[in-house]
Amino acid sequence: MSRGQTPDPDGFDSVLALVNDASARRVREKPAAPYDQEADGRTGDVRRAAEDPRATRPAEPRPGTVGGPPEPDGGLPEQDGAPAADAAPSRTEWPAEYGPEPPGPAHASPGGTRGTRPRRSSEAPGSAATSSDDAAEVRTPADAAGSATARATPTDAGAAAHGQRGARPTGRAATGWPEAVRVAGRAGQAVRERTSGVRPALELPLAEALGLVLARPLAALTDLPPFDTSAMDGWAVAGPGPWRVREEGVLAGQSGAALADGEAVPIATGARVPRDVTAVIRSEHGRLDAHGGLQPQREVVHGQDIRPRAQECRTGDTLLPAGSAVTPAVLGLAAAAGYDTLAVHARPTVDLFVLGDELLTSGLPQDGLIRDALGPMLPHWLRETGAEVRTVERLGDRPDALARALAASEADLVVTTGGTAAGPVDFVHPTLARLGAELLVDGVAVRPGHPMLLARTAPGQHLVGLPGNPLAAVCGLLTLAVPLLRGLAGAPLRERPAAGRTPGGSARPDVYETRRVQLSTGPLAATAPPGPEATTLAPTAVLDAPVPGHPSDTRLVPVRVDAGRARPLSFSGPAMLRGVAAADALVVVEPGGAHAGDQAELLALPWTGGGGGFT
Ligand SMILES: Nc1nc2c(c(=O)[nH]1)N[C@H]1C(S)=C(S)[C@@H](COP(=O)(O)OP(=O)(O)OC[C@H]3O[C@@H](n4cnc5c(N)ncnc54)[C@H](O)[C@@H]3O)O[C@H]1N2
Ligand code: MOO
Repeated sequence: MSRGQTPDPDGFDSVLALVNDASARRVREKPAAPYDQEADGRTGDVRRAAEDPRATRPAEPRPGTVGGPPEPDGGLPEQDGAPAADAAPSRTEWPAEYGPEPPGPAHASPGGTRGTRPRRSSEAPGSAATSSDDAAEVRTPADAAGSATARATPTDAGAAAHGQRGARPTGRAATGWPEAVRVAGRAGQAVRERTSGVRPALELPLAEALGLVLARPLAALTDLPPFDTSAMDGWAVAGPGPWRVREEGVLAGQSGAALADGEAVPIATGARVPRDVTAVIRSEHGRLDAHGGLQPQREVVHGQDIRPRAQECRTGDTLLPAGSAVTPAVLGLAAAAGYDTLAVHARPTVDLFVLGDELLTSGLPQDGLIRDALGPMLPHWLRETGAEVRTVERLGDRPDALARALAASEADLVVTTGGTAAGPVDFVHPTLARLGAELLVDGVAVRPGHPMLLARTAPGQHLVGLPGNPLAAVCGLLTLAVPLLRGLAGAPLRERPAAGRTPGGSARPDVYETRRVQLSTGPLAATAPPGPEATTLAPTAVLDAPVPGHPSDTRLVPVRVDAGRARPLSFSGPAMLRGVAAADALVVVEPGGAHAGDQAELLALPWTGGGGGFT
């Protein structure tokens, strides 16, 4: 059998057909309900009873939980002081393991607002989401698309330190979420390209290359299999039977002499098939007669149970493109293909500075102090993403300490937590200004996490400022730090679906249709089949429930993913980690919201094995 005779050796085409078929039968459910107020910790909407006669008052919900009132610092433009408990949706069955139920189809408003366009300040006061904050925060896609850089001036930063609500230190519009992801990824790529001369690829023994990124394509150093191989234990036969059986068998690692027609030789799985063998007969499919002759028990097909040389690859074939993550499977493949060492990019280095005087490192929260949730979380998350975390320091609220730490850092990436907003001790902007850093992204149109920032602090060095609210920090990590690290590490940047918003801004399911192929290899499969270029497709899943959108900003919502379906989780407010701790991914909800049944992009978490990191 020659290479390529098997039409669909791994069943990929047939699985794809099944997936397409299932997808075609997908039942479209009700659209998302309006995004009226952000109830911190809810994934769904809060509507006023007057707008939705089905709304009922829940039994004493806690603030920040499903059905509870929004926290006062939800940070969203729609807050208008309306008591959110009035707007709580009615209840349906919900698995207890998910915590309180996020609104599903039953809670959708009659009309739905999929495609809600950003509201403008000129719209009637008193409409569902108009407030002075709203007007201040509404941004058009054109505004938000800007990736212009700005030098952080002391004056700009001073404005931030004086804390006008919603004011951006530079007076610039927030960068749109997709653009922010791109800017961060390209910033990392640019550093790697510029420094490739001074930081050449490492040539490491296989075991030391695990978790790094291939600097060169993995080209086969041998045919695989390197010779015709028996796929089964049994007899190698030549010509038609019955056959005279030679006494001396062939084991794996041995070579037997050529067979003449009518001869057979016992053979083991993996043994090199002697010359002129026409088939292998499995031991259970043949019988030795009284004279030592071999009788077939069923029809023998030419070439059966022989793995022909180069069935998997020929010498020189590209097995994986540069930029692929070195996983345990890649180590196995590289070894099989003849490699002792691999050319890989070094891990990007990270220094992490945790800001905030209110943070305790042990014990129970007390006297207004809280536990630091980011120090214990981020170093491991960054490592799982592929970075080498060199320093983790808690700097309190001491601007000088931050300035000194930044000046001393030699890491590729500095990550700070907290201090990005406009409070009295939010000094990240002023410190960057003091150091003459260049702001590449200064606020992102995403919820949670909008004060996040990306700056170039020195040639070849960047800083990602994560907001202090823990889920906002996670969103900043996934929006800015992970793409930057991917770029630095030489991993391919994620590709999003090319185009496609409804006029109101909501994701169109048809835009994602080309991504259905990904479901064929699992709900979180992220890496495209190997080709000449490494590409990483954004994984997607079908939403189980509508997710109300922010009028102008992207939302990132923790979800559980099962069999390609994403179920939004409760407790997904900016200050909460309860949702994300139970999640497989964050779902990207375009401005305007998403329907149940929509195919939506996922940001996988590194430990789900779905492409959150470089893998
Ligand atoms: N006037 C305005 N205030 C705020 C705005 C705004 O636009 N105007 N945005 C809000 C949003 S949205 C966010 S998010 C936060 C971001 O604040 P900072 O990055 O300055 O962070 P902090 O003020 O330092 O902390 C916010 C919050 O998070 C807690 N925190 C901080 N670090 C940790 C940690 N390591 N572990 C656990 N919790 C942490 C901190 O105690 C605060 O409760 O700003 C809003 N305000
Ligand atoms: O509330 Mo803030 O959106 O960034 O977490």
